[in-house]
Amino acid sequence: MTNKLYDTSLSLLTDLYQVTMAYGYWKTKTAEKEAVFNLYFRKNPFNGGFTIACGLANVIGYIDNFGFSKKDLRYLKTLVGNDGKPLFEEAFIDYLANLKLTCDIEAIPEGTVVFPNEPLVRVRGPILQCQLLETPLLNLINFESLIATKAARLRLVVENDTLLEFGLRRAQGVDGGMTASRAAYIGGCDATSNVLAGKLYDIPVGGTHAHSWVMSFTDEQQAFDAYADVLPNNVTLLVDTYDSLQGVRHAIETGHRLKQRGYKLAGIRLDSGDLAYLSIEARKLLDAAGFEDTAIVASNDLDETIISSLRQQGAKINVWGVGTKLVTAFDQPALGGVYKLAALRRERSSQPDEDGALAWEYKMKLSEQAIKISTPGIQQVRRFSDERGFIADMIYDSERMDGSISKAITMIDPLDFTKRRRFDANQDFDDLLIPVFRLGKRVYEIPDIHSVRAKVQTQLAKLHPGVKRFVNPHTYPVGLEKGLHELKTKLILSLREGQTQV
Ligand SMILES: Nc1ncnc2c1ncn2[C@@H]1O[C@H](COP(=O)(O)OP(=O)(O)OP(=O)(O)O)[C@@H](O)[C@H]1O
Ligand SMILES: O=P(O)(O)OC[C@H]1O[C@H](OP(=O)(O)OP(=O)(O)O)[C@H](O)[C@@H]1O
Ligand SMILES: O=C(O)c1cccnc1
Repeated sequence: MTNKLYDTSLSLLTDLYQVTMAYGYWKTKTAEKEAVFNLYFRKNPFNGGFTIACGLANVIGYIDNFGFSKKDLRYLKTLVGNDGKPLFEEAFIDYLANLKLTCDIEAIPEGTVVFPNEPLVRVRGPILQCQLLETPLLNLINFESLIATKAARLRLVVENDTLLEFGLRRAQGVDGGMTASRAAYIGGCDATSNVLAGKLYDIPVGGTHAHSWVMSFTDEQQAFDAYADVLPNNVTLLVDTYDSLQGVRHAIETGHRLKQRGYKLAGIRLDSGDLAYLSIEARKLLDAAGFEDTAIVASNDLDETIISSLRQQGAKINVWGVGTKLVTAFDQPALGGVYKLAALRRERSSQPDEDGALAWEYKMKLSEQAIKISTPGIQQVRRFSDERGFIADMIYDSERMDGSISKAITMIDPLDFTKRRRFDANQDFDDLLIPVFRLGKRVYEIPDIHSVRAKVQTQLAKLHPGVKRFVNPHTYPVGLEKGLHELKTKLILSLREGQTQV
């Protein structure tokens, strides 16, 4: 299912500098020059050891609907430069009016566990088009991957308990709420309180009731009984409006009445105070009254650290409602994904270079910080695994390495060239990037959201526990294929010597 919020063209959802550069490419007659860009991030969020790729369905929705409308073009015509004259000439506006995307796009499917420096999306096509896609692709992938990762971390701590996403009211605007609900479900939540997300994305919806319901009656018992009368098949009662344990006793009273009518008290919710103590005491009261199956829901500024602590304290909570800290990715509000030019097709007249790279001029960005030096190439990620799970990922240039499984391959740690690993020809592997668009035509069917969610769990099960630990996680090995490493080193040296290409 695509994201129906984007069933309209959002082609102006880009930074102005992408449009001014597009104009520059058009004006200098380089618009059609074939380029390759890679989208990747440099550091796992939340000081964690992994990231969940998410947002591709929305990228597809965006690209499927790409195209400048008459209104978009009219707006672009109104933009002026410092001298008050139009920024763009009419002929460029006409060019945009007829612009159809013809890019090839490969991507790592949603729900895949990914690591720093791996291309999540690779765009190849006319440089003008690649450029226009930079900002929307980053916007769509960064946030959803961040939230899916947060939800996956929460799922790791709650284990088999129920995890509910309650964030809409505290989310960063409408879209922040909608895409967060989607990504949170993919990452491991069981349901959302967000009804529109339920409808648009086929996510289960659920929830309890608010304090206002209790406050609107003269006493709590009356409020609980009335709620049970109205929705006898959906009774989870919020017990902390006045006194939580007294509230549990009132809920039990209501539960007895429900039982007589053939219904059950599904749960109680605690939303303040010491959730460990209160849940343990509430459990005792419920069990003693014969409500062993009644769930204890907890909410109140929860995150993975507090949940982990509560579980260690022996809290008797089996449903966790998490809002603000999930949908706003409270402790790290952005994933720093970037989109970098990695290759340009050579002019036909160029001579092949000594590496035999006939077609491409490799590009990279230098930086004083090693982590910020981009990797050139038409990148693919090869994930090696065995029966116990994932072993290591190797980034390679799909045009240079023939991709054959008949050869042993050497992988080099990009931060320590002396660290090498050799994989022999019969090592199991998967190449993670798969074709999504070919010459602008979609060649990929978006999987249903439930299978993407299930995939996250099967992926995490293949990851070593050390990589999943929250405190000082083990770094999962991601290296460069030897040839790509050598190419990168050579390019760095030549750039440092003042040349511009290999
Ligand atoms: N046993 C516990 N261990 C660790 N953290 C807890 C525990 N119980 C509750 N918390 C967390 O402590 C934080 C603050 O709770 P605190 O008691 O200060 O506020 P509150 O109970 O909501 O108070 P108020 O009634 O003013 O809303 C919340 O994030 C809550 O999830
Ligand atoms: O704490 P969060 O993780 O963000 O989870 C969502 C919170 O939103 C609600 O509070 P609110 O005070 O808005 O309304 P209420 O009357 O239903 O408690 C709910 O009770 C949770 O505490
Ligand atoms: O259903 C709930 O309990 C709920 C929904 C939204 C926010 N907080 C709680």
